[in-house]
This record gives sequence, C-alpha cells and structure tokens, in this order.
Amino acid sequence: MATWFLLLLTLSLAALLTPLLRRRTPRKNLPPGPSPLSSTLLLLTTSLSNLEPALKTLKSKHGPLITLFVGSRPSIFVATHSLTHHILIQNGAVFSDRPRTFAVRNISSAPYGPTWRLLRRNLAAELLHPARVNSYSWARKWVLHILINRLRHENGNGNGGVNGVKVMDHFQYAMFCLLVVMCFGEKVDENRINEIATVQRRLLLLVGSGRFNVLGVFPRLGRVLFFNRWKELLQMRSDQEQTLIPLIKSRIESMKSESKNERFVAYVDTLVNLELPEEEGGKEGGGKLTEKEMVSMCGEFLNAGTDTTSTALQWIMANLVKFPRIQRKLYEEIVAVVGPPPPPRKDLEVEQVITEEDVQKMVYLKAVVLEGLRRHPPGHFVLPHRVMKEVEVEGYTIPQGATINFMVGEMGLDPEVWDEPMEFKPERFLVSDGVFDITGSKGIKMMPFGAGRRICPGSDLALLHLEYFVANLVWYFDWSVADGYDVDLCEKSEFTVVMKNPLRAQISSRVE
Ligand code: HEM
Repeated sequence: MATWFLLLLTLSLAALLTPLLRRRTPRKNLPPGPSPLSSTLLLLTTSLSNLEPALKTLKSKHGPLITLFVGSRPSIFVATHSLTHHILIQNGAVFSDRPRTFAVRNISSAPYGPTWRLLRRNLAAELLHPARVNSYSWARKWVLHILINRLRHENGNGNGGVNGVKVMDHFQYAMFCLLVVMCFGEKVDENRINEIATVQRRLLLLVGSGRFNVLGVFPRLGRVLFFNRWKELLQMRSDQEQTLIPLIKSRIESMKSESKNERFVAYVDTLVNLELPEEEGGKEGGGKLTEKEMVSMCGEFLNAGTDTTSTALQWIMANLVKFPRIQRKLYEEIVAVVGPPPPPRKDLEVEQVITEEDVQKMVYLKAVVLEGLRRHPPGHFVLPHRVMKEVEVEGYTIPQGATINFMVGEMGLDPEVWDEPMEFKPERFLVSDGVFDITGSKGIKMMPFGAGRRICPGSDLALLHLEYFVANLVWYFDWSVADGYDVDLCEKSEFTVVMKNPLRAQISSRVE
C-alpha cells in the first residue's frame, strides 16, 4: 500500500476516533504534549527509537512528563531520573503491566500477573541463577574460540588487514551461538545458526521498525486494512516456527534418553514442565506451554540477549579503539591479574582464556563496560509499560490504561547527573571500586536495563558476557583504527541503537 495512502488513512482514522473516544474517556489533567492528531501520526508511523529527537524537543517545551496520543489513548514519556525512580521503584506495582499487543506468550509481553511472575521466575531461577550461568563456562570458551578464529581469519591470520575487520557480524554470530546453546542445549552448525539468526533478525527488525504498530493498536480493523502486513507477519511467524520447532523437539527427545546428571540444563528443559496458572479474564488458558508458545519463549530469549549484547560490545570496542589510552590501561589491568597472553596456537585452539573468576578481579574492566552502557545504551527506551490504575504524578493525572515509557538514552547523558556526559570516561565509575547499583533501587543515575519490577532479568548475564568478551578480546589482540577509517560514534536506530558507521578495526596479535 502506498505511503501517502497509509498516512491519509491514519489521519482519517485518528480524526474519526479521537472525538468519539474522547467523549467516553474525558481528558483529565494529563501531562502536557502536542495535539492528539499530530501525536497519533507521530506514534503510528515512527518506531519507538526514532521518536527520540522529537521527544527531546517536546521535553524542552513541555517539561519532563510528556503526553502523546494514539487516537484517544495517552502515551506518557518520562525524561528524568527522579520521576522515573518515583514511578518505577516507589510505585512499581501500578506501572508494571504491558500494553496488549500481538497475542504471543512470552515474558516481555505478559500482563503483570501470575503467568508473568511464573515465566520470569523460571528464567531467573532455573537458567540465570549464578550456578547455572557458571555451568555454561565451557560454552563461553567454545564461542570465544569461534570469535577469535573468525577475527583472525578475516584479519589475514593476525597480520593486520589493510582495511581492518568489520566486527559487528562476528559479535552477533558469537552471541547467537552462545544463546542457542543455552536455549537448546546443543552446539549448532554454522549454516543452521545463520538460518535461525536470519529469521529472528527479520522478525526483530520489522517489529522494531514500527510498521506493525497499527496492527497491535487496532487489531481487528488493522488486519483488514493492512492485510498484506498482517500476511507478512504471519509468514515470518511461520518461518520462525519452522526453524525453532525441530530444535525444541530434538531437545525434548534427548531429555528422555539422558539422565539428569549427564547433562546441563537448557532453557527448553525448564519450559517443558511449567504449569501455567489459569488467569482471571485472560484470553489464554493455563496448563503446559504448547509447542508454538515454546517457540515464542525461545525466540524471545534469543532476541533479548543477542542484539542487545552484541550492540553494547561493538560500542565498547569502538571506544577502546578510539581512545588507545583507555585500551592500554585496561590491558595493563588484565596483565596484572592474569599475566601476558599466550602465543597463538597453530591448530587455532584457544587454550588459555581469561575466566569468569578472573574478570571479577578487574575493576577497570567493569568501569569500561558500565561506561559503555551509560554512553551508548543499546535501547534508548524501555519496552512500553501500561498503567494499571489511575494515579497522580507531579500534580498530573496518569489514567488507567495509558502506556508509559522512559527516556533511557537521555538519562545517561544528563549533565545534571553526569560530569562531561558526552565523554567516554570509565574513571567516573572507579570512585566506588567499580561497584555501581545498576538496578537503581536506591536512586537512578542510568538505566540501560530498565528499573523496577520489569527490569531486564538478563542483566547479570549480559554484564558477564560483556566483561568476559571485552577482557579476552583485549588480551588476545591490540585494537587500532583501520586505514582510511575513522571511529565515528554517530548512532542509528534499528532494533537497538547501533553505530551508524559500523566499527572497522585493525587487530593484531599481542604476541608473535
Ligand atoms: C546488554 C544487554 C541487554 C540490555 C541492554 C537489555 C535491556 C533490557 C531492557 C531495557 C528491558 C526492558 C525493561 C522494561 O521494560 O522496563 C529488558 C527486558 C528484558 N530482557 Fe533484557 N537486556 C539485555 C540482555 C538480556 C539478556 C541476555 C536476556 C536473557 C537471556 C534478556 C532478557 C530480557 C527479558 C526476558 C525482558 C523482559 C522482562 C519483563 O518484561 O519482565 N535481556 N532488557
């Protein structure tokens, strides 16, 4: 359907619905913002991440609480740390629901209630518990091996290629391998990894682009008016099922034949026997997860931990290339803890690695990772929350059913909170020996993983992955600017906020 037609349709729809719905839900003392018509247009045609520039302008005009509309439905944006703390930490229960969108069963879209609690607790306690995460040490070592060999290969076996290595594809591949092992409990070959990654990324980018927003907001009408989009979404979903169901089935089969002590626990194992509660008024019933629901859960697990972590890894490595002094200081810390790196082996085996226990002793490493997440959080917003009952905030009324979101990117760069916020200065996190409360429970300074009850349950795993890979990559290689390339810190919004000009680095082995 032509874009002009879509715009016209959206405008007419908004114009029609706004007065109708406003009559039913009288507009209360909402936080200020632009007119319902112009904000409906903005929200229906723009992905969340591309909204940021418009919201910054609105913030300077209206203040830190801004209302936009989709039809008559208010969508509120919060731009300051203290208000976010007040909302998500002090009044978390009211603000922890999710807007109803597509009917998929997963943690991130589950309404705030018993099913969400069960699914989230399952992930946190059965898979992301520190003991379980430790049991995947072999998988991290295996993936590090793959990553180092891919980087060496592209770089001409460590001799330093002229145009450098474009690292992002390798980072994404490595994170994907790692999460696939944790999800399905098996090492999957390269072709299959690429196949799963392609399907998952297509789904992620299209849903993240905002093109399907209208189907979530007006489900019935949207499917008729935007039939081709609806068909495209169904096709992507069917591709996802075709790639993930065989892996789920194979894991379930192997669970029957292996004894419990023979194997480590994969995410699928934890999902098989879950008994979901019957939710009052819920559309979906209780009982065991169906095969298709397991696809949604596994798809969420893969996507939540892959793009976010590889995006953060790229930003951190880009800053280490741009600022050799910081890279040198980090290398010195690493050598002080584990000694110099081993010479590369001819059979491409990575014999010695910096372990998870080693990284715990590296305070500067932790500061580098935190500074990367402050300066370049992979998401500049959290996932939208839904308000469960009407509340007052700062003298304004936040109505039940409104969506609410938080300007994560803005908060990490607020000059009132951060000294020289645009500078990459890991030292700012050294004041407390690299111990920083990323959950924001006592006060929020930045929130790359969100805050409160919906905070990212994978934050500890993500931090471990970042520390582990950054440490090993800097230990094995010296990273410098590739010929003819400048490290450009410009941002571009995809599903996450990525480097507009992806990092190209010249890497050379630290030892002959
Ligand atoms: C650097 C890496 C990561 C970043 C920056 C990140 C960030 C976030 C953010 C901002 C949210 C939304 C919070 C909210 O809505 O208030 C979120 C939710 C979530 N993340 Fe992550 N995440 C990362 C890695 C991971 C990993 C490794 C996993 C799992 C293995 C994961 C699983 C989830 C899940 C399941 C949710 C939904 C939580 C809920 O709705 O209760 N994330 N993440």
